[in-house]
Amino acid sequence: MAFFSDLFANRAKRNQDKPPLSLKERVSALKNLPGFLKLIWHTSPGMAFTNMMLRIIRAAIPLATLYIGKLIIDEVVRLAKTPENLELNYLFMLIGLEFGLAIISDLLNRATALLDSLLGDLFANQSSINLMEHAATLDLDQFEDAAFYDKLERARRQTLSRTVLMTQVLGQAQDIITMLFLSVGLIAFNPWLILLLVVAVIPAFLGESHFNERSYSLVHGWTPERRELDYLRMTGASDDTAKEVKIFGLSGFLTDRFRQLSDQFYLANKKLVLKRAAWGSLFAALGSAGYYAAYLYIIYKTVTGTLTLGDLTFLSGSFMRLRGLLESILNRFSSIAEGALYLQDFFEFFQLQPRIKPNAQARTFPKPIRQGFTFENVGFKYRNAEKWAIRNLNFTLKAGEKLALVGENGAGKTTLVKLLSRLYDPTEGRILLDGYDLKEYDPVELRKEIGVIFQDFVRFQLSAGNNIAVGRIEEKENQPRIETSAELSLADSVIKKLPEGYNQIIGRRFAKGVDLSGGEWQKIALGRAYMRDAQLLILDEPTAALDARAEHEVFQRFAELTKGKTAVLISHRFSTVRMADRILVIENGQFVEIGSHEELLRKGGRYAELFHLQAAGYR
Ligand SMILES: Nc1ncnc2c1ncn2[C@@H]1O[C@H](COP(=O)(O)OP(=O)(O)OP(=O)(O)O)[C@@H](O)[C@H]1O
Repeated sequence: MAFFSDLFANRAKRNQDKPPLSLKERVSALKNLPGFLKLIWHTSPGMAFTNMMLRIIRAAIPLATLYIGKLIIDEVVRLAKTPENLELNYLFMLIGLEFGLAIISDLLNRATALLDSLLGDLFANQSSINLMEHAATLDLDQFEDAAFYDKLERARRQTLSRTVLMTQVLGQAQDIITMLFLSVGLIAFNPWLILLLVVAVIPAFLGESHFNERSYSLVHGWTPERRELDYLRMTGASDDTAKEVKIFGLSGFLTDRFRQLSDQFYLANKKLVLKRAAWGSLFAALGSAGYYAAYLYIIYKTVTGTLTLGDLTFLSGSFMRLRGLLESILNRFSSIAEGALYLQDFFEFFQLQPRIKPNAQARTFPKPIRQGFTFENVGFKYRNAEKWAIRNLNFTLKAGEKLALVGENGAGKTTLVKLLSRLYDPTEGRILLDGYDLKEYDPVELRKEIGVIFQDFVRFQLSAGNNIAVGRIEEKENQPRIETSAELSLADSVIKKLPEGYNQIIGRRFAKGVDLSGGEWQKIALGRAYMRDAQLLILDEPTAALDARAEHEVFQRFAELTKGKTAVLISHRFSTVRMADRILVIENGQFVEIGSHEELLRKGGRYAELFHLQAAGYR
């Protein structure tokens, strides 16, 4: 509890400390709009162009309608003065014209709303694709950074909500053009009225833009907590967690934390919206005062005979429309500026660059690998970690060799594998492949030549066949290859039992999904290793979940799987480990010893000690 209250105290302090953004900063966020409009344009040039054209036509309609209204009233007044000579054709034509405009205006509104929604959907889909594509280029350690995750989260939210911004920007352009049309009429009568209008609306605009900024700061400052809220919501109600949430009775713990966080956010937000509503009402009253001042003036001019009744309706109508337009343009301006601030998050995510990039000028990857991989004084520290995960590591993984890695939990075995596959680069030292730094090769090429089955392999909620095919996704249609891989990894016996065989969706997420046991999943994942046509095969705890018979069978086939290949095997089971040509023992990220099973046993060092410890357990 003390932890939570400290957390809240710090957060409250941080939010208060965050200075409001200046008008300049807000305006400068607008620089993101051209890039945004370009993205929309590229989504569908045809739809974007049609949308803009229709909006321009729509923008001219209010002025035309008001002017026809004026002509109608003047005509009515004229006809009322001479009832004995009623000539109604002109009046009917005017009314027909106004009716036509009303119909066209409605049609145009519907057409633009339709185009907005279609274009918005396409844009949201395209942004999601861009987001996934860009995320795929980034380094693994970027994903392990909390600040990165916040950025990703904000960008992800933007992909959907930015369609609102698109409608706002287009609506803004339309209203500005409408306003220009109307202003021409009003300026012709009295330019000061326009000034009065602007002065009346400015306080509302400043107030709105201030509160928009505060609400952006609030949401931005609360990103980690909102992420936690999402996490809690998911953990409290998802198929993956339901089992342990029930067994350990965690529901109360999770909902308490959720309640605490969501209440805090609710209160902070409530304070802001209340303030906003109070100031907003005051500013709106000022706007009305401006309008009535102008209205009085126009009425005075009409009563004194300077203006006709038609002029009165035209001008007061224009003034009223202009006031509404100006207010909504200015308000919308500040929410567009706010949207542009969010856009900043979106673009910032796309500006993130990986350190490990594809390299077109890279050294040709050796086929076959001749010497192997040499670790030269390799050290690695995880981002934000104090401790070295690996340090001073020197050894060679020879071409064609089967090397086992042995070490206690947290010794650095998986880290070593991630360095080999360049998911990370060493913090110090280097890894050579056939005498050249791994960085000189193209990482994409390198990964094509490496097949890794991680201990925490992904249980894709796809069909059983696709779950094996992910080992070499280009071959997903190659059914014979998938089936051979399944036979070799023992997955075929699992798949045969599934109602829809290779087409059966596995996992619980989708309606038709059938879940598998831990060992059955592992057989499927192992099938990926057989799918892959790689020179270096890395299996991280490949048989941990298998029963004794399955493990025995898998290892009978291991020689076949790794024939002509270099292989790294991580295992805590010595029955597995002893099959390797050599065994590398690491402890706290440091080299301890290397040698064959027999050599290390004879040596009587750390390996021998661990081996006898496990053997004793079986006696
Ligand atoms: N993403 C990460 N960020 C920070 N530290 C990490 C990360 N992954 C691992 N570590 C730390 O690095 C050290 C080595 O971890 P590693 O996963 O390589 O161990 P391991 O030998 O594979 O362990 P195990 O046998 O339990 O799988 C551990 O101290 C671990 O806490």
